[in-house]
Amino acid sequence: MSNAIEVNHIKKAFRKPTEKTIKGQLISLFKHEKTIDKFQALEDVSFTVKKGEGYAIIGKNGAGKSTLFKVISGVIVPDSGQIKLNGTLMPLIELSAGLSGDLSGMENIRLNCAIYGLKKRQIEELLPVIVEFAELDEFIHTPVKFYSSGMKARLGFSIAVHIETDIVLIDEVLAVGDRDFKKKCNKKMLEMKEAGKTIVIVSHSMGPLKKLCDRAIVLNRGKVEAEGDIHEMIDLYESN
Ligand SMILES: Nc1ncnc2c1ncn2[C@@H]1O[C@H](COP(=O)(O)OP(=O)(O)OP(=O)(O)O)[C@@H](O)[C@H]1O
Repeated sequence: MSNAIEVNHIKKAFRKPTEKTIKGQLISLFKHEKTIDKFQALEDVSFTVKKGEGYAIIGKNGAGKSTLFKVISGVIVPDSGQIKLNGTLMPLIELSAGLSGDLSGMENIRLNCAIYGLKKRQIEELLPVIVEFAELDEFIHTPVKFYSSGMKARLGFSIAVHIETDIVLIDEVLAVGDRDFKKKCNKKMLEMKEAGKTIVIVSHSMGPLKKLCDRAIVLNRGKVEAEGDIHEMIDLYESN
């Protein structure tokens, strides 16, 4: 089986103020003390995801999971290391990413389909399917800036899973959905995997990960603590 994603020695540091308060920062500035620290969010992260695999990124809050997704999808540039992608990629990494607040749900669907290169006829075919899955009823004509986070997740997820790409990255967006919608999304992701798509997912809910994923990495403070079978990785994570 060939690789869908190769992550090679990725490092990413962020700059952080040494003092939390503005007063503290000003005092440090006057004392000629260091006001900015480097914070290593990803420290030499490497792993590969095979084509058609379900792959989970597991880790505590602040471990670097979202940063890693942003690097894979090209939203942020790493300080060093490389990402190799074999296929088209759909990132669903932030609720509002890819959605324009002033446009309605319907207009956002059209816009995203066009950005992904779908032809007018394909868009017309897909539009009712995406609208139905999102279950936003009459709110599909409301500007997205008035949507709740759950409504944005419905729209974003529905667009992401219906536009055909080889690889889908899903970052915890389902956390804000209600129980029925989460169930429906988990079912849809299993169908996508059965259809041969590669799915990489960040989630704090271990139940769905066990069903969907074959393998996982556990990230701990920006480092890969372990990589392997999904059940073993969940056991390791839960025992810490
Ligand atoms: N743009 C940024 N500037 C500065 N620090 C950042 C930035 N983005 C992320 N960080 C820091 O990098 C670390 C990793 O953040 P990240 O969002 O990747 O963690 P996470 O594992 O996704 O956490 P969670 O489970 O809470 O979503 C955190 O300490 C965070 O504060």
